[in-house]
Amino acid sequence: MIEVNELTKRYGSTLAVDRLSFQVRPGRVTGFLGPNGSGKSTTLRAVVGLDAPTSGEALVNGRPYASSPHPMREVGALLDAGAVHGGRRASDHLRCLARSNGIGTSRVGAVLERTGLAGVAGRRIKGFSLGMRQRLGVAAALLGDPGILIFDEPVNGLDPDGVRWIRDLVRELAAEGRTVLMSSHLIAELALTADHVVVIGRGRLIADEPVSALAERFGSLEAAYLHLTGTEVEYR
Ligand SMILES: Nc1ncnc2c1ncn2[C@@H]1O[C@H](COP(=O)(O)OP(=O)(O)OP(=O)(O)O)[C@@H](O)[C@H]1O
Repeated sequence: MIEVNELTKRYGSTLAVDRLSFQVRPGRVTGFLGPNGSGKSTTLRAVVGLDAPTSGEALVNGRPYASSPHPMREVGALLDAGAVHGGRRASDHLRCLARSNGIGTSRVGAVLERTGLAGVAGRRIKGFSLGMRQRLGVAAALLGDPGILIFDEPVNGLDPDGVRWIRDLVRELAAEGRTVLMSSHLIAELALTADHVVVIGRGRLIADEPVSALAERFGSLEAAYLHLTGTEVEYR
């Protein structure tokens, strides 16, 4: 479970996240929505300890990510699939990550299989397409077999096959009882993938509801999103 309690993050004069509170429960896919600049990535970075909150807290399984003895076994995150060393082979990249995180290297084969990369495991990452890089990022997130998964814009730029693959994967991960939090601007895709959504605007909570309830009230998730965030778009 992920708990965000009164989380506030300031960058100088920019209030990126403003006393935001919500919980993400296991066994379902939770979509994380909001206009550009509304604070989604900042919130996700706070959850995985990459950004220190100005005030409030973000907890995974009841404690800050950074204080977990085996963080990759608790939380797997895909935040920026481009951030890998291109000169390495995919299998070496994963082996290295496993070793430095106290994870048995037997997991490397398992995650390569699950992400469909087994056949290209010996290739250098710099030759990977965007879709392959995305799969490699997912493989890294799954390495520690974590109960919590966080995907920031995982379908961005993917072809229809890749989008479908992510959809099936996150649904499977939730069906296995894991906690899955996924941000996306592709509302139609989230309507197919998510059970529940958290919507934020200008760093504040706007909605925290089942997709079915929002769709029933507004006609569709897209209509709900546009209605709820209509007055929240403003570049700061
Ligand atoms: N490192 C940083 N330094 C200064 N300002 C930042 C930093 N990171 C984010 N911000 C600002 O904080 C606000 C929230 O940004 P954030 O990236 O969290 O939004 P987002 O909802 O993820 O946006 P998008 O959908 O465009 O990715 C924006 O105004 C952004 O410019």
